[in-house]
Amino acid sequence: MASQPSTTLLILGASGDLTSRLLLPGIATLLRAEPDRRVDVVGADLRELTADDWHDRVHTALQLDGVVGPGAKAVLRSTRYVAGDATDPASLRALLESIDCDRLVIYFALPPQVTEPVCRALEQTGVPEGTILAIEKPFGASLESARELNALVTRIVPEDRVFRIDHFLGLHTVLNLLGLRFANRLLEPVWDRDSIAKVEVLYDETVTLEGRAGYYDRNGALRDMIQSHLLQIMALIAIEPIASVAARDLRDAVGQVLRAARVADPVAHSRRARYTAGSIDGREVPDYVAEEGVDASLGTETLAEVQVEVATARWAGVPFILRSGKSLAGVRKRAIIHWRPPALVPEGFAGRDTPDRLVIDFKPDGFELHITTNGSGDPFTLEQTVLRGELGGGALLPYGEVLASILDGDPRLAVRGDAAEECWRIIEPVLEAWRADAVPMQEYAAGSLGPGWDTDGDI
Ligand SMILES: O=P(O)(O)OC[C@H]1O[C@@H](O)[C@H](O)[C@@H](O)[C@@H]1O
Repeated sequence: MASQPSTTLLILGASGDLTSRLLLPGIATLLRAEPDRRVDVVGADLRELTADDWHDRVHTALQLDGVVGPGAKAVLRSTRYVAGDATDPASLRALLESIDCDRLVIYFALPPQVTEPVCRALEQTGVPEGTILAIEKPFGASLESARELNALVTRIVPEDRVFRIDHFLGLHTVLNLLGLRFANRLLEPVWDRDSIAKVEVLYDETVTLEGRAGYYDRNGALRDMIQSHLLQIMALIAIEPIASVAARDLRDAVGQVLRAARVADPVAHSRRARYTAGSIDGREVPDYVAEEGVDASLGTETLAEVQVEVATARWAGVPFILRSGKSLAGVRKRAIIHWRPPALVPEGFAGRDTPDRLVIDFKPDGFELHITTNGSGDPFTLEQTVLRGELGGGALLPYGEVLASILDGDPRLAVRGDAAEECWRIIEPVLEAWRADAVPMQEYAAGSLGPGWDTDGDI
């Protein structure tokens, strides 16, 4: 029997937080769901780690529910750690030459500013045929730098082997946006400007800076969340019907939406804000600018909101509101589709006639359909009824899902180069308006709902 091709996952930045917090647990869920999958893991970073330190880290992460399955045991037997500088071609060449496998995946779990120097080193060393590059967000720091980075990475490997990571594309409910819409007769016919008044994509977090000033303070909520994640979700909501969910069809459709998207009035249609001291669930939170490592002069926002238009026949005139903030009162990670009111509610009905809406929760996975029904008392008094459903979460963590597609060489869950550039193109006018101080920096107390939230309390 032919043996499986051997795959090595080389993690650059292996001693960092992303590797222990997200990548290794992602691999753990993958190996639990697919115990026969074989992958060798090589960790590399500048820092000197002993073989035992590395082994302990991997072991801790792979020990799901206290159990280490056969795939995980194989990883533990073969894994090794190499200290070295991946921006130095000589050191990188030695590292690459020490790996013998059929397929190599090089995962950039690195600070964004190191991505380009490592790519330059890889351009010099060359990579084995078939190598996949998996690159963490943010991809570039502007439209121009994203273009340059795209040109650079595609000199190393072809586009279909560049996996720009967006772990949101591994969230089950994000993928369910497609199933819900395209596999039900009920929704697709009312998924356009004639029926939909507004779409919101919200990602409210209670987490604060969590010691990530080095990265976050240079990026802020607009780049960290809207440019990197929420525009992708918006595109999946807005895509035209697709013939298949194969990588090419899906990514073509996403690209089409992003190309048509823009923030028409960056001043009137954007908001930025920063949290001040407050408390969340009894936990005291300091002012953002008093957090360790924050440079107040950078003027970084911890909450961003933009209104995007998608200039297609399907969506013209429908606002897509994207909003995300840290240190807020509660977790709300959801998309909300607001339908228009019916053309006419028959005379004689009384009561609440709030338009219908579909709330799709990304975490935990679920949905709510808010529809108007005859009331429980007087049958001619209308009220809102909420139909709730749980959506099957996957066996894999989002990083497990994304890693599975990388290891299988299927770029469906990765961001294509043109889409990465479009996301920068969409937000650049907003960044420019903010740099010119045309949009005031608002403040909100940690633990509050955040500025401008005119909720009636029920979404
Ligand atoms: O909800 P999740 O999966 O933790 O994703 C949110 C996180 O996504 C990351 O990409 C951002 O850098 C973080 O700032 C954010 O907190």
